[in-house]
Amino acid sequence: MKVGFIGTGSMGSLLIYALIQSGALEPRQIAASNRTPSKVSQLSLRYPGLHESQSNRETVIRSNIIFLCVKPLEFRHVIDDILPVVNSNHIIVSITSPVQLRHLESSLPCKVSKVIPSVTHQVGSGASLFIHGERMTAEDRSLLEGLMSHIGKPYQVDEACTRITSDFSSCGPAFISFFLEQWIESAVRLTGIKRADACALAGEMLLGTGKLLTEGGYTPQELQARVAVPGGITAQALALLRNNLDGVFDSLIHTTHEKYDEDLVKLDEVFRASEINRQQY
Ligand SMILES: NC(=O)C1=CN([C@@H]2O[C@H](COP(=O)(O)OP(=O)(O)OC[C@H]3O[C@@H](n4cnc5c(N)ncnc54)[C@H](OP(=O)(O)O)[C@@H]3O)[C@@H](O)[C@H]2O)C=CC1
Ligand SMILES: O=C(O)[C@@H]1CCC=N1
Repeated sequence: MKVGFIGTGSMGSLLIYALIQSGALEPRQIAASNRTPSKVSQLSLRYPGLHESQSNRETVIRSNIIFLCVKPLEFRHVIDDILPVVNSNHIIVSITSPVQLRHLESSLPCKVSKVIPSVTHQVGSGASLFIHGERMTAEDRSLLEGLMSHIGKPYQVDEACTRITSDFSSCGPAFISFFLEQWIESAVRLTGIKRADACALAGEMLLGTGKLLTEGGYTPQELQARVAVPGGITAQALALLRNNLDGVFDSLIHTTHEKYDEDLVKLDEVFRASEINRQQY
């Protein structure tokens, strides 16, 4: 299997790192290209054998599976660029949520899937979300899921649920880290605890909580009930959180969905505009 990456920014380079580190891929199985070539040069120095492509087309020509790791509004440009060298056997994967399967299937003559990864794959953890296109055979699906299963847990989701599922698996690490940052800063300011100690304790706590929710059979409600003895300290603090955060998560979901919808409108325009004279595959 040969795997290509177009875009080696934050997520492209993280996926390359995680897939090599986990043993899923050897560097010689990878080809990569990036708008700013020096980012790929650095990767090829770090992972001898990784092929530093001189163009996005070269990445496609050398690969069976190609991950497009660019931002949503850069997709159209990348697709127009690689189109002449894409054939029906290629599997092209979008890692970004607002680009729809219909955008990809109408503009590419190959198999397509969406795989929304998570920063948690850097440590071989977290969920990756799969939305397969119709041209993906059962074998193609298990090839792609098998690859990603080395660095996270594959979950199949409906395209209509892409945003909310990505909110948890991909945006979630940032949301929870925001919560922890605020808590840690207050702790340092009010109690004098060392920031490093508070960070370490918070991380261990989050890891253990995650295990209780995934392996321990707890729901979030059950965990709260288990810790918060009636009339105790935790129960009092939970009551405060309940009052102060009332409505916050509804607003959070509205915010992520509004931004997604904005991107989707722009993508519909961009894909429609340049498809007027193009054959539909
Ligand atoms: N960060 C995260 O946790 C997650 C991100 N994603 C998605 O991944 C996508 C990429 O995000 P992220 O990696 O953070 O963004 P970055 O900006 O870090 O990376 C994007 C990369 O794409 C490159 N690029 C842009 N245009 C082209 C082109 N025409 N040809 C080749 N390379 C190009 C850029 O090159 P240059 O060096 O010139 O800027 C840059 O290195 C986003 O759509 C995001 O939604 C999905 C899940 C999680
Ligand atoms: O495309 C997305 O929505 C992902 C989730 C986190 C960042 N980008």
